[in-house]
Amino acid sequence: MSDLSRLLKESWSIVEDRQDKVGGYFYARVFLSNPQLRDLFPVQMDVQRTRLLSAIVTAVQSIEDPDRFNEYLGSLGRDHRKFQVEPAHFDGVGDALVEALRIVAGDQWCSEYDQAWRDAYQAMAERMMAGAEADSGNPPLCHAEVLRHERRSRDIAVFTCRPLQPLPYRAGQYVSVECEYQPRVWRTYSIANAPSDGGELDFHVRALGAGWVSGALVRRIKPGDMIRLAAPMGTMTLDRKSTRDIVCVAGGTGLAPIKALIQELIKYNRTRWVHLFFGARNRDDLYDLDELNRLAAQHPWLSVVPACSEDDGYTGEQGNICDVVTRYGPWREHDFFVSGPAAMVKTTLRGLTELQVPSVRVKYDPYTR
Ligand SMILES: NC(=O)C1=CN([C@@H]2O[C@H](COP(=O)(O)OP(=O)(O)OC[C@H]3O[C@@H](n4cnc5c(N)ncnc54)[C@H](O)[C@@H]3O)[C@@H](O)[C@H]2O)C=CC1
Repeated sequence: MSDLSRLLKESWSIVEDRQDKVGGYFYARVFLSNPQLRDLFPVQMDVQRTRLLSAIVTAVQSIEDPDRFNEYLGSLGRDHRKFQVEPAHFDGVGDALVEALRIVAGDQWCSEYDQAWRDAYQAMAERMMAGAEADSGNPPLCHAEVLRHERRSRDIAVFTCRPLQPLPYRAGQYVSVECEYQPRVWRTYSIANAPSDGGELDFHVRALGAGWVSGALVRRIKPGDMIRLAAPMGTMTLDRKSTRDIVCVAGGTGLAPIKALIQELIKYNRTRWVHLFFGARNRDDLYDLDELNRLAAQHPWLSVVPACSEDDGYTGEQGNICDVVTRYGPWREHDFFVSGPAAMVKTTLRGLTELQVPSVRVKYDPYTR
């Protein structure tokens, strides 16, 4: 581990338990020096704070893997164009971050940590600005009209929209979404279909407790409404050069990007077996199973194994989807795509390590919806 990475991890561990405080100080300081930025952010900042901190943690964890680091921060820079962020805004933000960390860490902070975070922030800001610059030929966000909206269960909806201008993306990527019912509150969702000539985009959304955007996308939006989408992000895409068979592991609406990958494979795949494991709590939450079974009937290379983790009456596979995948192994020669709740992704990655699947063959995205 490099010195920089060690110092970042060591200092982060001091404030980790109080990271909401770091987020609070950080934004207070940023808005004090740049009051005009306040209008771009939602009134309620709690989720935004969590997302900032997740982004910092992801960046710090990937700092020793230049490809991942560059790709992640480049995407974040493209995505932040929706906030009309200018290069000048980056200047004071680094100071605000270091100050927030220093205040929360108190006596345990030292000048070495200060320098490490300044260096890391500089690298992060450069990658974000480069990502934004490379995307400057595209509009920072696009408007899209909702065409269809279908409630698939009490909490889950599948809807389709059409952007007013083309939105180039790759199957497996995700975008930030804002709707008129929750202005300035952006949440990321995966595009659930492969790019198509008509440019339509599908989304799968589950409304969860206080998830305002998800709630509005499930219960309020209707055909004719407009939503806004920012630049596509994410690396969970297909490697066309690989000839290995594929295992897809989807938990709940984490199925969305996997469905897009399968649709992409339908365009060209003749030789790779694709095993899809789709886990949900109960039968109602297997919200796309009919469509998946239809695809499997049409394409002999595709198999679908559904499983329920909290439905004793279900006659198919029982248990967390990670355990079901393990039961069907070994999978040493396969490429993996994993998507779903963070805890499910983590457990699946651990299970695959135990099955000796090399980590380079496992794709997943840091997901902070
Ligand atoms: N909507 C979208 O576009 C996307 C959503 N996601 C994420 O997918 C998740 C979907 O949530 P829900 O549909 O509510 O899923 P859920 O909470 O109902 O879980 C679905 C399945 O995942 C597994 N699972 C859940 N928690 C687990 C744990 N602690 N350990 C092991 N396995 C576990 C189980 O098999 C469970 O049946 C959200 O966290 C969302 O952030 C990920 C990618 C795209």
